[in-house]
Amino acid sequence: MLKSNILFIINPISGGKDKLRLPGLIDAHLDRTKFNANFAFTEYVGHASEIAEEAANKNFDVIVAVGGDGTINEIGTKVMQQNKVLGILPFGSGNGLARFLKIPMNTVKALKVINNYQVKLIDTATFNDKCFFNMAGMGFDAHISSVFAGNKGRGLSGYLKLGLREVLSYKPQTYRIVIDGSEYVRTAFVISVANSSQYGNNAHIAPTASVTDGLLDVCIVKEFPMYKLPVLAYEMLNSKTDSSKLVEIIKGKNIHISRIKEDAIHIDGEPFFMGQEIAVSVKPLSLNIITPDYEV
Ligand SMILES: Nc1ncnc2c1ncn2[C@@H]1O[C@H](COP(=O)(O)OP(=O)(O)OP(=O)(O)O)[C@@H](O)[C@H]1O
Repeated sequence: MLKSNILFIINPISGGKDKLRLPGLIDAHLDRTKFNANFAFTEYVGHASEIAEEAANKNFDVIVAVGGDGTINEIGTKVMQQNKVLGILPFGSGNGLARFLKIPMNTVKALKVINNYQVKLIDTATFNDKCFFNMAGMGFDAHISSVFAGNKGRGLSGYLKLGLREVLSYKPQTYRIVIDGSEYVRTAFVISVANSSQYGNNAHIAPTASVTDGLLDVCIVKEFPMYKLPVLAYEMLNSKTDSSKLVEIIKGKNIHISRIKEDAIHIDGEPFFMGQEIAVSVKPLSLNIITPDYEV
């Protein structure tokens, strides 16, 4: 059998975990009868994307994102453009897409999934000119990721501390949302457009989302009094937001969101700044990705 050339692109800062000894661990567990392995460490924001583009142009068949959803985004965009195969070794703070796909959080077990090499096509989406794979949106979560980006400490506890501080001062905004031709005007705390069901850490904002249905779930988190925050957290952690009084979910293919001002957005948890008008579209079954055997 012809061996595949596989490149592991490792984000050294994602999830706040040390990864210096990771190439050795991968070497010990990767099936050498199937793969020739190479490794690269990213040195700055956007570097994973550059490395992935170069590798896809050369003779790499499989490129593995070693990091979280931001790393997957940079690499997945290039892998998709060049019609190669994406693998994931989850090493992020939240690991939304990896958890949704049921890729094990344990590295040795996740390597077994790569060795098993079941490739599946999943939907991706665009948010104006940017691709996303897991979740993109605006409102409080975008605000939080833009503030978090300026913070030194990563990891879940840093996120939670910052979130609690910011939640008290954040003011919901009014949006005009058109979903496949139907108009909705809503004052929202958050608008999330979901490909998978969760942000990460099993916080499910869109419990019935599928990455193979050709649809996105527009999740509108309504304005609510802060004492109801634990209710929302409970509903997310127990996949109950589809019957929540705090969240409205509308599925669609083409979404247009107009807002009152230019503002922060997030793409797979990474902050950007965009104008008032945002167009979101699904690209059905557009990315080859290695998943476990079982259905997702
Ligand atoms: N060497 C580096 N120094 C600083 N930033 C980097 C470096 N390499 C990659 N990055 C950036 O790190 C960001 C965060 O990566 P990623 O999303 O994978 O981790 P995370 O935020 O900890 O996890 P998750 O998205 O699952 O919560 C990405 O935007 C990526 O561009």
